[in-house]
Amino acid sequence: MYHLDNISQQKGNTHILHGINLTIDENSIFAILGPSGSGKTTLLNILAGIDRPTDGKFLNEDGQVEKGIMVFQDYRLFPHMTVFKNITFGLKVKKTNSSELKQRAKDIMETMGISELIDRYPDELSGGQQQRVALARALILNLKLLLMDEPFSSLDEALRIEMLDFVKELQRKFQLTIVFVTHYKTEAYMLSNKVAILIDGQIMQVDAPKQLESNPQNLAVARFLGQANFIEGSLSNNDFVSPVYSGKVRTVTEKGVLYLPFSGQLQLNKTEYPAFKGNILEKKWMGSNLERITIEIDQKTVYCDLASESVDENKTYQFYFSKLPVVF
Ligand SMILES: Nc1ncnc2c1ncn2[C@@H]1O[C@H](COP(=O)(O)OP(=O)(O)OP(=O)(O)O)[C@@H](O)[C@H]1O
Repeated sequence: MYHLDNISQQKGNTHILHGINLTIDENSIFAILGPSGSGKTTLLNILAGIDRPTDGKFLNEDGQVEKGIMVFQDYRLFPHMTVFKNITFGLKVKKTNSSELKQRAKDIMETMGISELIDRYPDELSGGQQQRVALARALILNLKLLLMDEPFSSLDEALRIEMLDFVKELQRKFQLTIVFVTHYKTEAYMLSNKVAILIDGQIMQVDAPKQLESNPQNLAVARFLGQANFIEGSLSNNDFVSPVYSGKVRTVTEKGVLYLPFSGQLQLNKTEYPAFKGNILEKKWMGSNLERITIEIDQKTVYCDLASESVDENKTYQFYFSKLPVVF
């Protein structure tokens, strides 16, 4: 296990990170997910030893200070060096003998599927190929902890999916611990089964993706994850009053904002529950078998994802809440 022990970072008068505590399992992929400017790169730079924290430590299981090797968003290959020279640069610095260096380069290039690119320069490579070279350059050093800063953000959708699968395969093959940061939640969910949410330099929640979506800890997490309606209302005891919903709620905090996710909460046509009327204003196909429905409920517009063809536009239906809603 790796431990981020109370890591804080301040630059000038700006407090960027506030006492970050995290435990990261070895041989796993751990995602740090947060909006732009939340401190993700700052944190990763500390884990890589590129930057020193104002306070706190990054420790391994034995309590020793740890640092990982970083793969950057823009790959940072040396432009004047061939793929071979880029990949073997670290071994050269370590004065590894030439036959071992060649053998390790051959092995890692085969693993990464880039053997035929050996003599090319970075500007002769596609984004995906550059990323493979950047990964090879890190993995050839036999380090166990790999840090990745927004690794897939510049790739197109198809290549991104391919690289996600490839990185998963690499993780298993080399039993790596990968910590990667992203602002793109689907990427975090697809790659990792444990995700930490970083907002304004603070870890707000650490959970499995499904838990995050169904049980965000606070309004900041819920708003960042998106895909939900947020409806103002007022609370007295456990009764909530708002245009869309009035009644019992699960209260997490007392600000009085109803959290109504687009999926899983509003259900159609079950008359055994207390129901309310909604007028379908619009529906948009979302891919797969889903439509995003715009509903008017008591003069308030809300969105809801339903199976395709469940409702028609300009008609009124009965809805109900499938579970007690959360109010933040
Ligand atoms: N040297 C610095 N001095 C002052 N403020 C800084 C410094 N470096 C970063 N910051 C600020 O710290 C905050 C976090 O920056 P950081 O780059 O870590 O965020 P991020 O989550 O990686 O953002 P992005 O996803 O946009 O890359 C930002 O508001 C940034 O302006």
